[in-house]
Amino acid sequence: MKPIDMIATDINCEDLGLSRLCLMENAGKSLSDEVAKLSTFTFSKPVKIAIFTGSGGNGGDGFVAARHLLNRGFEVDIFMLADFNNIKSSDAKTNALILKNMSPCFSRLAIHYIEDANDLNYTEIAKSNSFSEYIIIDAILGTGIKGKLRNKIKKTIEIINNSNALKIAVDIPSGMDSETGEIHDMAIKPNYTITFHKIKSGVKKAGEDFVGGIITSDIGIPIEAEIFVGKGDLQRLKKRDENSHKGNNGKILIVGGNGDYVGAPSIAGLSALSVGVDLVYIYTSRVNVSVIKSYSPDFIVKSHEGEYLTLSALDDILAIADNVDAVLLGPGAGLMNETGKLFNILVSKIKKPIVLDADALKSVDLNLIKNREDIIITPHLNEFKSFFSNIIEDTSILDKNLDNLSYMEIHDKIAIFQEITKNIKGTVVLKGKYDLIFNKNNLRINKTGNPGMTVGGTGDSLGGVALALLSQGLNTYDAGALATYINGKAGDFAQDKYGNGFRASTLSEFLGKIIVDI
Ligand SMILES: NC(=O)C1=CN([C@@H]2O[C@H](COP(=O)(O)OP(=O)(O)OC[C@H]3O[C@@H](n4cnc5c(N)ncnc54)[C@H](O)[C@@H]3O)[C@@H](O)[C@H]2O)[C@@H](O)CC1
Ligand SMILES: [K+]
Repeated sequence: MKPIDMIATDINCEDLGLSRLCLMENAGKSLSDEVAKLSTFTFSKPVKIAIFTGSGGNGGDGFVAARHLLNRGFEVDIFMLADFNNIKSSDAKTNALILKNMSPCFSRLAIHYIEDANDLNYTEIAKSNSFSEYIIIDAILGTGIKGKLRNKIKKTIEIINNSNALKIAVDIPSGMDSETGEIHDMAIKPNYTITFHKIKSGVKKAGEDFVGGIITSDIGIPIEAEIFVGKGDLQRLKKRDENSHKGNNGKILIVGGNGDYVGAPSIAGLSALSVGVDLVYIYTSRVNVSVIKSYSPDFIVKSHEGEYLTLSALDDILAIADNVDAVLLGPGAGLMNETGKLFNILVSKIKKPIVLDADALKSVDLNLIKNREDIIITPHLNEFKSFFSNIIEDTSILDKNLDNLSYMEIHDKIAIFQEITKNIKGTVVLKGKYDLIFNKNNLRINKTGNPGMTVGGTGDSLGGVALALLSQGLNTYDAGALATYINGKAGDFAQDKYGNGFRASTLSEFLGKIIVDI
């Protein structure tokens, strides 16, 4: 797993009611089981254990493991590189305080706070001859490592690496980039790395010389925590850079609207704005301009003569598309065949990420988009069937909703969807009671939202949110999954406030709040 996927999954467990404290307990327990096994294989007599802890969850695993190793009769020394007040992870702090509360201490536990790494030189650990009786557990840094190592950690890593104790890294060797496996400064060179749930991409890429033997321990995370989109996925959003200026946080173009449907592009635009994009261009037909402008002074509305979009708009649209980060085609565009021709040319010529929604889905030829990775299509079930009509034989099982299916039938149904969508490289967001987000052989399911969202326009809002996330740098899979979660959550807040009578245009009221709550 990529670390960001693990971080999101950890947090999404809470949506299932599985606390991260419980995960940490499982991680620390399995860590102590593996250490005990390794100690019996490696040493003839009971050894001492030195656990080096950092300020995050990785350290937390070390505190939990200490407790379990004590119960196995080991003598445990904990070397805290961050003291109690500097522990940032609340779960880690809970477990550090448990050890602190075990005083007067009857267990064979000693806790040392390492103010300065040179303090280590005065501990037994640093004397060259005493290493052989030690196992050193590296619980300093895990998936949360960012930027350059601080000096104290670097010095500690050096001392640990120079020892010939049996060295065990928790989750990831500290100092190693958890995604790429690169070592920017220096890293622990362990004999073993004990990782949780699934091996992290960095550990896998680094190779045995840098991570030693790999042991993967289960910590009770159900597969549904990986599949269901949840608040943990908000961690995928780019943090807004303080000194960013106008345009850095996304410029988008929405092409849609016609004489009858003016609301759709506006709802998409309002939702995109409330997810935080900087500039919203809306290209529509001339009759709509004043109405769309009336929805929001933030919209930059461009248009051409006529009641609906025609090929005469092509050059203008391409010119604007060159200046934005992502384009949404379709909301409220209508089904005139000249509009359809325009969309087919636009998907062929626009080289920016595209969200294809609503009426554009009904007119664009699948073959024109199937090789684009940078495209999200957002059909509901009927649009899905017609878009893939020449691939789908039997559509009956597609109609059954997941609630009434056994897990075997769910796998069969998902397999059919994936059989169909493996024909395109982009991401499919299949809207429904449970939104299904497909990308090649990956699958996410979004459970937020409610029946109140059948009101017209919620799909336009979803398109605008997905467009905004694309413009802010998310890939189509993450943007598609996160957009369904955020849009559905906004619908849940709207239902709380307005009951089932809420309108799609009110979703934008709630979207910003969800983003800022990260
Ligand atoms: N409760 C949970 O969420 C669980 C987390 N797990 C453990 O927790 C780890 C993730 O925890 P966190 O996200 O808190 O992060 P980490 O514990 O990996 O480290 C982040 C901490 O180190 C500090 N830090 C980051 N980069 C640094 C640098 N370059 N120099 C010095 N200090 C630096 C940060 O201030 C932060 O407090 C996983 O690797 C795993 O070991 C597992 O126990 C599974 C359950
Ligand atoms: K570590």
